[in-house]
Amino acid sequence: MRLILGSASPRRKELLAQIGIVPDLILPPDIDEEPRKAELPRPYAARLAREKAMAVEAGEGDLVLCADTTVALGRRILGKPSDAAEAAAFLALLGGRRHQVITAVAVRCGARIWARESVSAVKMKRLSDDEMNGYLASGEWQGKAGGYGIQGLAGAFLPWISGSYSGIMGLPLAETAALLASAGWPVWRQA
Ligand SMILES: Cc1cn([C@H]2C[C@H](O)[C@@H](COP(=O)(O)OP(=O)(O)OP(=O)(O)O)O2)c(=O)[nH]c1=O
Repeated sequence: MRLILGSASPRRKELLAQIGIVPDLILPPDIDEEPRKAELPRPYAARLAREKAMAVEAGEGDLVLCADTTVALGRRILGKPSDAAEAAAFLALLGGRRHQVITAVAVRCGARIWARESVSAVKMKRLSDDEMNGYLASGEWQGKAGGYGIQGLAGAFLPWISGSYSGIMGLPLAETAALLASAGWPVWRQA
């Protein structure tokens, strides 16, 4: 049995390594991440994680692990900003409020799928001009849902979270370990 991490995200590989899991193969999925009309954030994240898991080619008996992280402001989905202006707009929306970060995880073996979502609440301070400009100049907003990464400079903007730190970063480790174990992966035997 091989474990395939279906992800281009370096965070997901690092987080898996944190719990002693090294995938046999990394194959980034290529799917359309456009939300459907009126789609809500949690079902959207869950759908994307499953679609990613279906999109990654695997042999019989292989496990495919995929995830999707979505930042939600109420019913609104904030994806990965396409440029610095969009990142600035997202950070302005998030500042001074609480938002949710949903990471859906899907593990597939053949036609069977095991899936779970982790939902966290995050409070971001309202950013001053210096903070906003400094953060945008760092480039850390690139490739991150909502335009920030808790694990980097943006940690300075987040006084409070409730939920899963690893989930906010992109792969909730407790849920992921449980899903892999359900799917038959020897999570602890290899530790
Ligand atoms: C909110 C937040 C998101 N992120 C990242 C995690 C994800 O990589 C990214 C959300 O995009 P995703 O679409 O979930 O993942 P991805 O495109 O990076 O990789 P792949 O689909 O190939 O697995 O945002 C952080 O690193 N820190 C954070 O605090």
